[in-house]
Amino acid sequence: MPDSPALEVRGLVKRYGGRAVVDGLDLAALPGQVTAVLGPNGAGKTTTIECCEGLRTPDEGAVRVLGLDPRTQARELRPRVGVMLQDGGLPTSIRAADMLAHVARMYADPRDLGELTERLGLGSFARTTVRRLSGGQRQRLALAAAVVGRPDVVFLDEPSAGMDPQARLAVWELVRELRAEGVAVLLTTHLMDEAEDLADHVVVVDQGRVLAEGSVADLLASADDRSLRLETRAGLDLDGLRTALGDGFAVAEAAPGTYVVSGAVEPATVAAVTAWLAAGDVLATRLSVGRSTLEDVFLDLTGRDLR
Ligand SMILES: Nc1ncnc2c1ncn2[C@@H]1O[C@H](COP(=O)(O)OP(=O)(O)OP(=O)(O)O)[C@@H](O)[C@H]1O
Repeated sequence: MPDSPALEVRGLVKRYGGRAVVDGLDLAALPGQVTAVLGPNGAGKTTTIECCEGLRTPDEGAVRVLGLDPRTQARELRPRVGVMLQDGGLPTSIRAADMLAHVARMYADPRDLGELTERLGLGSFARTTVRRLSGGQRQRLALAAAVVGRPDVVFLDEPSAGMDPQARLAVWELVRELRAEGVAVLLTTHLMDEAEDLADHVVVVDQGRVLAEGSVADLLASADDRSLRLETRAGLDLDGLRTALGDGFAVAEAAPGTYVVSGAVEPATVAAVTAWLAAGDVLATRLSVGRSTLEDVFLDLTGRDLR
């Protein structure tokens, strides 16, 4: 059954000190798809992933990975699951290349180490001990270790955090290849462009619950707002524009000389803006109407307050 989920989480609850940090969360990841879990700091993403990896015990709910319970059937699952932890979780006193070779030996049919080393650029630090690797190098090694055994399911907790743009592109390419090979990839990220580029399915969580999910297109379609961007001279008095547009629109000078009108922008909105400009003898050097981005949708769902 190619379309049965490789990962299924139902009603997951995890409490610390009586507080539910995961609070009735449902999640599914299909083979051959990238599922991205997005959420603010402390939303419960890592806790959820670690429950799926068998590293934490749920207080309530069920987790099945490839139909198995990650806590009680860990031995059967281990060869089929790849895990990249947020803090690396690598042994630190061993050289990078030795570590990868050691992990590869635990699997029946490991990937070609030379090829993996080449594509993730591990060669330049192969002989460096893990302790001395930079943050991004350590991430690359952790990713290599997660995929070297040709797993059916891969958990990647913020895989490209701390990576330079070149390494990030290499990671994205590898993730796409895993998907094409039929692997179920579950990743968390704070990078909206990473989710937009890679994810077949996006799950937005906050306070341990799912707020919204769907394809990127679904999530963008659910955001009916658009925004109008306008460039002209700085420091315009916007009160008249606010009055002309009425309720339902926000108007702000986002940067000196760049103004953003957000709300349900219609042709009449554009006409009202240009009429207001003409009345004030103000020439716009650029005017554009754009759809909401995934970041807009994310901020609308989770709010703008720091966690
Ligand atoms: N072992 C623990 N004991 C107590 N509280 C914990 C423990 N582990 C996690 N928490 C709390 O649970 C909440 C969720 O943490 P989690 O690491 O799952 O968030 P996250 O969504 O992965 O955040 P981030 O984006 O910052 O990585 C946080 O408030 C965290 O402080």
